[in-house]
Amino acid sequence: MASIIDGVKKPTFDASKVTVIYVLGGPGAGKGTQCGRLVEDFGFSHLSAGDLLRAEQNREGSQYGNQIRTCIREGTIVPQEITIKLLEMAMSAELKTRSGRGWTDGKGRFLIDGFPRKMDQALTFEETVCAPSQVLVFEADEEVMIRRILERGKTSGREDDNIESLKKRFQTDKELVQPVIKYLENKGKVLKINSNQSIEQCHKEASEAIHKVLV
Ligand SMILES: Nc1ncnc2c1ncn2[C@@H]1O[C@H](COP(=O)(O)OP(=O)(O)OP(=O)(O)O)[C@@H](O)[C@H]1O
Ligand SMILES: O=c1ccn([C@@H]2O[C@H](COP(=O)(O)O)[C@@H](O)[C@H]2O)c(=O)[nH]1
Repeated sequence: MASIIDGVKKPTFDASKVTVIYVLGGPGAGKGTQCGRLVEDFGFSHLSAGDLLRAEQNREGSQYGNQIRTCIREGTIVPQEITIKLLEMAMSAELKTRSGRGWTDGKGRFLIDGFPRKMDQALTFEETVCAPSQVLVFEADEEVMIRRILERGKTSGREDDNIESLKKRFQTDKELVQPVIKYLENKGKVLKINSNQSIEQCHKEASEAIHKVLV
């Protein structure tokens, strides 16, 4: 059976026709929550790398299902080829089906949530897809993130919303994600937002930053 990472090596869309904003932050920092709000404000397409991986994990016939499941449970990073291909496919599909609706400047607007989480992903996406226009990083204290994730875990059904997985996710964040944030910071693209604050306050700060990029 053909694999999702076979075939097309380059995206099927023109990178100059898209605006990409990365949304980063530890587990439970509030990335998904804030992306939901920004979708309402600016008509973004919200692509969560974690959601795309969970969908691929559950897709019948996926040859990556077990590998993805193990990585998610262990808080490790799925090989970049899989995640980037899923993102490219989702972007292409969105560009075809939306064909500009809600994108006032005619460019596809994407919030890419929870990606890149490792340097190889950051470099490959930049080379083969496009560079981000802006990077929002939501920062919360570990105890705040633990409280939020354990609360979410009561109903989320996520295999990694438990304290054992969470400790591993924090470790991955320190070892792999923080160097990516440093790299993006050196490019002057990072805005850090204190996400110990209320959802409203985080949204206000994120929204102001996005305004500057889109106007
Ligand atoms: N600023 C906030 N104040 C209080 N609760 C929040 C805040 N932001 C998010 N939450 C809650 O915390 C939980 C985790 O938020 P969310 O799913 O947005 O985090 P995330 O960063 O996307 O996490 P993950 O990477 O694990 O998917 C949710 O139940 C959400 O309602
Ligand atoms: O680029 C990525 C993004 C995510 N993962 C894996 O998915 C889980 C869950 O991600 P959330 O953003 O919290 O939904 C993450 O811990 C990784 O195991 C990945 O491998 N690569």
